[in-house]
Amino acid sequence: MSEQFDAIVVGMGPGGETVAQTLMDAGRRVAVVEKELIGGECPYWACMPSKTLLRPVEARAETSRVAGVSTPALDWTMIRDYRDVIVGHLDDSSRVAAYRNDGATVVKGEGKLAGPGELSVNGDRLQARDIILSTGSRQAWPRIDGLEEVPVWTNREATNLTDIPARVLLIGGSAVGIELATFLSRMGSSVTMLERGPRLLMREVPELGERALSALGGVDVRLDCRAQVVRRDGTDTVAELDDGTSVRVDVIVLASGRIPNSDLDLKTVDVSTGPHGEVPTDDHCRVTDGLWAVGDLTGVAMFTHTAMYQGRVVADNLLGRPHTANYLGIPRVVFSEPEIAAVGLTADAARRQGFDVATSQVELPEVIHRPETYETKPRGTLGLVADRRRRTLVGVWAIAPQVGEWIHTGALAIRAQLPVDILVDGIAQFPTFNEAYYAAASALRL
Ligand SMILES: Cc1cc2nc3c(=O)[nH]c(=O)nc-3n(C[C@H](O)[C@H](O)[C@H](O)COP(=O)(O)OP(=O)(O)OC[C@H]3O[C@@H](n4cnc5c(N)ncnc54)[C@H](O)[C@@H]3O)c2cc1C
Ligand SMILES: NC(=O)c1ccc[n+]([C@@H]2O[C@H](COP(=O)([O-])OP(=O)(O)OC[C@H]3O[C@@H](n4cnc5c(N)ncnc54)[C@H](O)[C@@H]3O)[C@@H](O)[C@H]2O)c1
Repeated sequence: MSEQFDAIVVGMGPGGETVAQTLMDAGRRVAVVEKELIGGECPYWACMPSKTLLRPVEARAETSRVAGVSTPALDWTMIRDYRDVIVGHLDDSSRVAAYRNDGATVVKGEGKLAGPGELSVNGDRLQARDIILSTGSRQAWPRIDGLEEVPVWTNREATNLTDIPARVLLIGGSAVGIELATFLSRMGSSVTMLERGPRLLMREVPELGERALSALGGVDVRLDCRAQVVRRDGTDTVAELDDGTSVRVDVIVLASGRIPNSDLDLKTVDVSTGPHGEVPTDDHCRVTDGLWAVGDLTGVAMFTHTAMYQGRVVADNLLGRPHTANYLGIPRVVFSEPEIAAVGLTADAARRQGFDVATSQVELPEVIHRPETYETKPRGTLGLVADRRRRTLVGVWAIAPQVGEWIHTGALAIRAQLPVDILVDGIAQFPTFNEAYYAAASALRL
């Protein structure tokens, strides 16, 4: 069989779905190729189940900090049942039917490039003027002796767990690790977390790593530490660590980063992957003539919002609306308790890029009133990084309740290259967390 389409979308996560939907809405003849579930990692095994699982423990923690509210109980069966609803019971049949109903050709199978404008799937050839690669990423497995012989969960098993394990060894101290540690520890697991770097959240400002560590009270966090050997001992798993100690757990959970799914026979179109396995793209998300890539596969910033943004960029370019990707101001939120968020550059990265850097840091209970009206033990920190010469923000970081929402003021300021003077002259609703931008911007003393 050889069929001709306007576009073939390979991989139907958030990035692929955005391109496919927009092209179909514009009347293009689209084939979508997906080897597992239409929707990708995010709705079934990543963002959606993880945030659904975190919300009950967050709500419970919040009540313990509010005057006059009794702390509610957590009911794992009900939490699990709701998670199962959110992940659609891992069944994409209604999504498949909706795409077919909207006119797409849906092919379930693993796609590989077979030359310019050609994709091979299930032994068939599909042809199109444009092919969009959106095959996402998968868990990176650390090199640890014995890891194949013990029970190991990736994000998939961890977000779709049916029982709360009593003892967990989490490997990796970044977004996935911190979110899973928050959930598991507050559901009663005894959690040990290993981070090979000297702090948590290695890509963020050191202050965030330190505060994230305090927020994870109750989790045994080992920094500068790796597992060397793991082995089975009866029904236990024993991990020998390079700090000379060992831990005995029920399961090892990987949170050690992700690698792009770029095993796509790219050589048939003369394309090589980058140093981390990513597919290189230009600023229109084009790989080469008639070939495009979006999402985790591109290695730009492994978030659903980035994948969907790149999907919009590609769809626009294919529909004759030239669109250059602009990656300024992509927010990075860790849904811990309290939330952690950052956008733009750290102070060190800004200096390396040649900015004349000014920084400020404010403790929210000292500068605004929302923290004390929000909870009895008010907390939160906001930090800014500015370019003194242009008088604009280049970075924002914070740890505080609801910062996943109010980080967007900083994200917009960075993206729009808004003068800091406008933040200093701003009028935010009283009493909200957003008011902190006024204090932190003033403290920059530009
Ligand atoms: C635990 C966890 C929590 C997360 N939480 C968040 C969050 O809260 N917010 C956020 O923004 N991001 C979050 N992320 C990141 C987010 O999940 C990804 O950035 C996002 O899913 C990337 O979308 P994508 O379209 O690039 O690819 P994916 O969602 O990975 O989808 C790719 C699809 O391509 C398919 N595929 C792969 N190879 C082929 C092939 N050869 N042929 C056909 N199909 C193929 C796959 O089966 C998959 O369905 C989280 C990640 C993890 C692991
Ligand atoms: N809320 C969100 O938006 C959200 C949530 C989860 C994940 N994500 C995205 O998914 C991607 C993957 O996240 P992640 O946290 O898995 O990866 P990551 O790459 O951000 O961090 C992996 C961490 O594991 C550590 N590590 C690696 N191997 C190790 C080893 N052998 N021993 C000890 N430590 C080790 C690394 O030093 C690093 O700190 C990220 O890009 C992240 O942004 C986003």
